Amino acid sequence: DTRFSNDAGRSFPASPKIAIVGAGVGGAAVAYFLKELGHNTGIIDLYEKSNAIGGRLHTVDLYGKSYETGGSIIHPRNQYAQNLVKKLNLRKKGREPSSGFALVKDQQVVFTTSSWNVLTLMRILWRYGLGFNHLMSVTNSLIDDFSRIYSVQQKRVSYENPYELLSAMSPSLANLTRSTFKRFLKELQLKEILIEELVQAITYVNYGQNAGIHSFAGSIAIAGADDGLWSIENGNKQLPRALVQASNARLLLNANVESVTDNQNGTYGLKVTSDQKLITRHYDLVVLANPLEVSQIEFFNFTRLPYNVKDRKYHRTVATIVAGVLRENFTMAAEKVESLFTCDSSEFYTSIGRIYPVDSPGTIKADATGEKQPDYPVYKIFSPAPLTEKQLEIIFLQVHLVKVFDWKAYPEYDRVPETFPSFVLDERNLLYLNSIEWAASAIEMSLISAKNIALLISQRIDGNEPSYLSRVEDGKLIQDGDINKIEL
Ligand SMILES: CC(C)=CCC/C(C)=C/CC/C(C)=C/CSC[C@H](N)C(=O)O
Repeated sequence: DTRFSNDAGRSFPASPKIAIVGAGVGGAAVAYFLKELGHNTGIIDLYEKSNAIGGRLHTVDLYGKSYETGGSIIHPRNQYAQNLVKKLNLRKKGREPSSGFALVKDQQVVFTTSSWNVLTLMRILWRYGLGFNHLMSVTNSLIDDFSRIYSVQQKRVSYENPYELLSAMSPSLANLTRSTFKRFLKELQLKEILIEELVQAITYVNYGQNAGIHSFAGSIAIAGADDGLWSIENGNKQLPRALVQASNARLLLNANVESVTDNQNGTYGLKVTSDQKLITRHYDLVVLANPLEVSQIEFFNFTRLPYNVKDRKYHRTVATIVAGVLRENFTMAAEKVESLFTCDSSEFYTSIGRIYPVDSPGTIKADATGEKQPDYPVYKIFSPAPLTEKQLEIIFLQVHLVKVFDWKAYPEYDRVPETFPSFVLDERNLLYLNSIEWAASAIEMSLISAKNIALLISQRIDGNEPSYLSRVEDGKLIQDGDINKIEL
């Protein structure tokens, strides 16, 4: 097999040395899926520059209780997350008290849910017509298409580009990355007011951006407002932790990969700083499981630069976690709503929402010393920039504790039509997990990408030619397969 031979003519080893850079959910899942696919041999080094597993799945402690600060929700139809939680003996977090929301436009509350579901439904119908129901049912049938990926991957089919992977779900789903969500919604004949208020509040809270994002990311954001969303007991970061533990990977924390060099002999050299020492290690295959736009890894000696990050940006979202007392005009006490969303880009916040500890729903009880603390509710405020003291004062009557997380959280989805970096950056063995994020960033998207990367590696180890259902050649999508015809 020459396809996976290197320039020096050496074929890909049966027990390769593999480096995975980034111990977020994606990197951890690559190591896990490799073992699940039966590749127990070789060395897998998992590099993480911080001191913990999890990446953008992260919690913060306030008065001895932990709160989710990064990726916080999973959809009930996300099959990988559902199955992994079962296999790894993790638990779903118990349901929180159901809480409604109010929507703010031009500093006025224009819509509130009610504790009576019927009343909420009537308010939606009154202001937005039947469009929201229609949008949710369209979203559900998009999820039907999306779910085809599970049987495709079960049959060990892999893809070199996210567009090809989306096309295997359905060509129309892939096409959603080629037009704006606004246009898609207009074609569904949704009312302008529904798009500008409710839909835009949802795209803001999930991706910090307006309905000008591409329709695939927009649809995923809408799925992120569905019923039955869930999270993992003790924090979503339990998933990458358990994945690493169940894998064969050797975890290297506080190890910052500074550069990757093409050794021109079929291997790659990684320069890593660890304990203030610079070391170089060599691998047959490298998986980059960190957004390159954020990690700023350098590349040397490649015939062509693997990926130009200059024209792409990650969106800044600041999560401010506050234990305190809201001012009356932010409480909406009459309606018992606990979240406030805005559809205005001019507002200094995008959402203010009551949050509960990751262990069990409830209020703050005691700090680490066991001392009883006052039961201050805890809120998460998302904003495009750090909040000033004055802005906090606008929202809160009393502020007891504040913790701030400044994330480069997800890509800017305003590049329409979107183009995708390849999963195979150098046409050889330098693989990139986060290219999927340019379709949409969500826990399940990382798991699907991780499975695809593990399948690409598996193919190299087994010396098989790639099996396609769809591929892009000269910018054109070629559909040339039927999943049912592919044999194991
Ligand atoms: C094709 C469609 C509409 C859905 C596919 C299923 C899927 C991947 C659903 C995920 C929905 C979801 C949990 C969205 C959250 S967006 C990012 C968010 N802010 C987060 O906390 O991760």
